[in-house]
Amino acid sequence: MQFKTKTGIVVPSVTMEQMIEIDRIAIEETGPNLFQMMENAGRNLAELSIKTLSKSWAKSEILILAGTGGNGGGGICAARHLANKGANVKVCVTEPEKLKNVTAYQLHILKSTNAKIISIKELKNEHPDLIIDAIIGYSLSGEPKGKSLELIKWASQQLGIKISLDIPSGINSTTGEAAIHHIKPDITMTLALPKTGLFPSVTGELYLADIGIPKKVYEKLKLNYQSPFEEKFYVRLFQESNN
Ligand SMILES: NC(=O)C1=CN([C@@H]2O[C@H](COP(=O)(O)OP(=O)(O)OC[C@H]3O[C@@H](n4cnc5c(N)ncnc54)[C@H](O)[C@@H]3O)[C@@H](O)[C@H]2O)[C@H](O)CC1
Ligand SMILES: [K+]
Repeated sequence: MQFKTKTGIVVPSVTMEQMIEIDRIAIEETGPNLFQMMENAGRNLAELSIKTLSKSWAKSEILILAGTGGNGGGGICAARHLANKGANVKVCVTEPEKLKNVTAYQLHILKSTNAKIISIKELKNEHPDLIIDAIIGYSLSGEPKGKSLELIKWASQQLGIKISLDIPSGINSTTGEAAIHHIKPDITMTLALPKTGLFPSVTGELYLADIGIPKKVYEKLKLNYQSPFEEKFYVRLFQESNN
């Protein structure tokens, strides 16, 4: 499968292992660091959320479902940007006491906004217009279980628009294999490069977000990369089968 922009730029896709290596090079050698990449991810996700809700965004109910890792951090960052603009934002975290430090810092910043942090048991009272799936990204390991599974199941029964960050939770980013319980998003915003498992059947509309990684990092992995973003910071991607 090939990933192309509207203007025909072909974007290389990567497996989870390759994405982890790109992350490592950026974090350990070239930059940007994890905080900076996550901020770019969350900012782009906030902008796409507003675009998706169009003129009713300021009155819409937006609910972010966040895991404890980098995916959750990107979702919480988007929540802060939306709350800073006066949007009606609620955040539900799987295990607030187990947040990775960069994700915990995003939650710390969120607490200075009017965003409401709700518990899993309070979800039953919620009927959001937009649900952001920031539960699990490319580090899915095995069938979703525990609190992540509870959030995935709840979201699957909701009527609101669903946007998944990076990878729909429960989908294997390399193979596209779907766990028994997984998020079926209307839209997916994947980060930096598309992952090989992001088939149209799992992503809904696919967007690629620029999180600030220099081209040299991709060249270290021998990827044939030309920036697909032009003057923008996120672009629509179209998936075309090779044959
Ligand atoms: N350069 C980039 O692409 C960047 C990506 N970012 C985001 O970070 C995630 C990867 O973050 P990581 O901390 O490695 O893990 P995840 O957040 O994907 O997942 C951990 C999260 O998921 C839960 N979980 C995993 N498997 C299961 C399971 N079987 N059952 C239940 N729960 C599960 C786990 O408990 C954690 O809560 C990437 O996708 C991007 O979104 C960075 O933000 C910036 C750079
Ligand atoms: K996700």
